[in-house]
Amino acid sequence: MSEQPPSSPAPQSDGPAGEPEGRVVLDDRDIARALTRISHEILERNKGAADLVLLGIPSRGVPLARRVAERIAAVEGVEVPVGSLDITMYRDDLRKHPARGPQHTEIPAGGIDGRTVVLVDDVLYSGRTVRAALDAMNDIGRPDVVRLAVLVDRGHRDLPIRADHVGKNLPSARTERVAVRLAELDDVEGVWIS
Ligand SMILES: O=P(O)(O)OC[C@H]1O[C@H](OP(=O)(O)OP(=O)(O)O)[C@H](O)[C@@H]1O
Ligand SMILES: O=c1cc[nH]c(=O)[nH]1
Repeated sequence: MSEQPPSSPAPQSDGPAGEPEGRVVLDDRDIARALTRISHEILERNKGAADLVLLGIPSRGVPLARRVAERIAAVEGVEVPVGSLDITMYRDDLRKHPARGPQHTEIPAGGIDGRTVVLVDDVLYSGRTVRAALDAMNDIGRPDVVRLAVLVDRGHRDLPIRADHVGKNLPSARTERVAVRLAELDDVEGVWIS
């Protein structure tokens, strides 16, 4: 029998979220260190910041992408374009996913054609969000290279998708919930598992 798809989290409101239940796996300083490392990894892999574009997947991938861009600017002195990519209508599990209005897609002025696009998200789980992001990008342009950076990889992939840059590999049970909170959007900052 085939495995069940991951269970859907409860519908989310768009307002700031408070502290989740469970055990803290990353605090604000851990997140800062992980993003600093990821930023250096991206620069090493790309041999600098040339042609880079960071696209955050809403909601929390967007502030994470901005934080990476800030770090790259500090290290390299280059302003990397940052955008956001709404994947809502490209999901293949829309019926199971909590109803949520479309989010914001904002492609930087230079576009993504011929660029190295780094998709940024908070959690990588089944891989269906990233698959949807690849489809969404296909309607926008044709990057030379697409890479993936995530704050947390919790495993349990349904699809052959992997991250190039990972803040923390977090072994988890399918029944567990990983919750990310970021100061830009929420009342607290950290990663919790429950
Ligand atoms: O690999 P997957 O199984 O697709 O899961 C990962 C996605 O799930 C979460 O998004 P969610 O839809 O919960 O919304 P959020 O971005 O507002 O947290 C998370 O932010 C990732 O985008
Ligand atoms: O536990 C999970 C699963 C998917 N997305 C999350 O943010 N957390």
